[in-house]
Amino acid sequence: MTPAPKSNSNSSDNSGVPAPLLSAGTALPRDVRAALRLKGLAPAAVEDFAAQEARAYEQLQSKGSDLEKYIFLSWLRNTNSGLFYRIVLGHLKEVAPIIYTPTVGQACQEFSHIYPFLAPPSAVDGLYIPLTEVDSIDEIIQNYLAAVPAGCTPETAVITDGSRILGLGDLGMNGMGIPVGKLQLYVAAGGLDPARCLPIVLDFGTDTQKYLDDPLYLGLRQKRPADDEFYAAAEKVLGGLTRAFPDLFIQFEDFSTDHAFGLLERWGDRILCFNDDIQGTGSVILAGFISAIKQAGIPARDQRILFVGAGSAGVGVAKQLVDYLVIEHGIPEDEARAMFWFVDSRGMITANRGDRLAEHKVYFARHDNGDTQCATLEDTVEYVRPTALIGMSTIYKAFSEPILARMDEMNPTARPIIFPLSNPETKAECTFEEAMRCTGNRVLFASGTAFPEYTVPETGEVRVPGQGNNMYVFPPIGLGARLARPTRITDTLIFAVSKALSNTLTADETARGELYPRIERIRETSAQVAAAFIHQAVREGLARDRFWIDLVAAHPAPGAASPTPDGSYSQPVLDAVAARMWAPPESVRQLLPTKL
Ligand SMILES: NC(=O)C1=CN([C@@H]2O[C@H](COP(=O)(O)OP(=O)(O)OC[C@H]3O[C@@H](n4cnc5c(N)ncnc54)[C@H](OP(=O)(O)O)[C@@H]3O)[C@@H](O)[C@H]2O)C=CC1
Ligand SMILES: CC(=O)C(=O)O
Ligand SMILES: [Mg+2]
Repeated sequence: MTPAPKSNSNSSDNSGVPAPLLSAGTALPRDVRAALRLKGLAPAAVEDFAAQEARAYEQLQSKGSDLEKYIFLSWLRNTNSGLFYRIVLGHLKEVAPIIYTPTVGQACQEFSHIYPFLAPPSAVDGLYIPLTEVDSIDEIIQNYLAAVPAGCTPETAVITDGSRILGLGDLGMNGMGIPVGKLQLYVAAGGLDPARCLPIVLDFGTDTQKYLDDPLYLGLRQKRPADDEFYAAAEKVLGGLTRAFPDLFIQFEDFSTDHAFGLLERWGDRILCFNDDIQGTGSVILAGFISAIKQAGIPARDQRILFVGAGSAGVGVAKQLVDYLVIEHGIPEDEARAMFWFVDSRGMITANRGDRLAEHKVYFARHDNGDTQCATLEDTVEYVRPTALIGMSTIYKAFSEPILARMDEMNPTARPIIFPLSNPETKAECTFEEAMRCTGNRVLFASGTAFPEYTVPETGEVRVPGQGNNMYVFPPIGLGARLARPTRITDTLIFAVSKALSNTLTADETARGELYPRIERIRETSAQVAAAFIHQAVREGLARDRFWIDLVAAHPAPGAASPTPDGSYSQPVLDAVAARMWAPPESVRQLLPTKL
């Protein structure tokens, strides 16, 4: 569970072996072993990295379950980060569902049981900040810096308090698996230096009795604090982090919806931060939606969009879609908003439903329903007759086969858009296979967790489901933020990211009706999206890094004159971004210092 050893540092660990060489393992040449007094301490063979990779991959495949694979990969990352990232990058499609959703969800649920017997300072996997210790935040940060190799100043942090981990609920400190997993994608997809990535869990207790009763639970054994105490403690932690690392880019992740909105409201304009579940998800789903409406067969303004789930993710996505309809399609905001309906745990959200709506739901509450209230999703589908059904409800199979079939019947001339976006797979509203079968294969589909491809029985055609997951946008947002150093993340920056991502589809992917680029290309698309982000940051006067300001001025994007962000970038900016992306060393020679 610990992150990569700090392989880019030049300092030594306690053994006297230079830190970069800790990643070399059996590839260390004989003369180097002799110089480091390692002779006889490893098998005689001197391998190249390809042989190491083949062995690691064989060991990975021999594991009997996905959780065992997760544990193996965590161990590999702790012991040899270069090899770990070569495996991840070489087998991304296979490994992403292990280190990320869905397996990371199971790993979080089991976190206290699979936690390795490692202790600092030999393994430092980020910051565990108990509520009881927030006054010691400066000391905690200094302890971290003292424990990791010199020069490993964090540049990117992912912070959770474990209160809403995927769709699995309040997992307390066990949620640490999410920041760790997200940062692995920052490295693999976004080319960030693993030595400068900092996972953080705010261990503020848990309201889940199962964990409080679990004798092996490793977090603080107390219930969560009231709002006042939560925000005061978060303020202390964020204050300490920004004092120590003024340029730190902070991603808020998997906070309960009220705190997700609350933290963004309090901190969004004060520090360089963003909320992945609100803004990242909004951005990635907008990108898929842009592709989907091009293929749906009806004009954008005729879409009737039904959201199932009105939490941070659902509302974040819908607001992003409203912005898009206003900006790109010239639809007045009130009319754009009227294209959306929401269902939550009490049914269709209306202004006269009789309950007090949470603040974040008010904007989308319907006022045009008269006396009609729909208690169930089935009733709401009949009432709304949606063209698009978006699931962010955490309710497994909420899109039952009858509902999917109704989507097909109600849209005989348009292709229905069906996005079951809840994670992990055990919370997904439907599968790709169900959506294909129930709509005569006409569905325009994206899911939060990857589903298998589907072979159309009648034709043998293989259809690839889209993965509408914020993994396509947070790595390039983080990369762009690290390079251009904008003062803050604006809605228009997020909008440019959506446009840029939707532009990355190849002609072949588009022709096949796909809504997202293939995951195997995520590093390439991350560079493209980061380049567009940088252009937009400069355009908005937010960028602070002189190099990028000058480069963009010298090489404007093709769409620089367009009145709204179009997600374009120039080739020199893309080349400069790609050149700065971290990659694991390809040969041990790259690791060897000139003098030992
Ligand atoms: N694909 C992606 O990239 C992402 C996916 N997600 C996923 O989205 C899901 C939701 O996240 P988030 O919004 O933060 O979580 P929340 O818990 O804040 O929201 C869940 C929403 O679902 C509603 N709900 C619960 N039960 C039902 C039901 N039976 N019928 C209809 N609605 C119901 C809740 O209603 P009420 O408000 O009444 O409680 C609430 O509005 C998670 O599974 C998460 O993994 C999140 C971020 C990114
Ligand atoms: C993907 C993600 O961020 C979530 O499900 O919460
Ligand atoms: Mg999340």
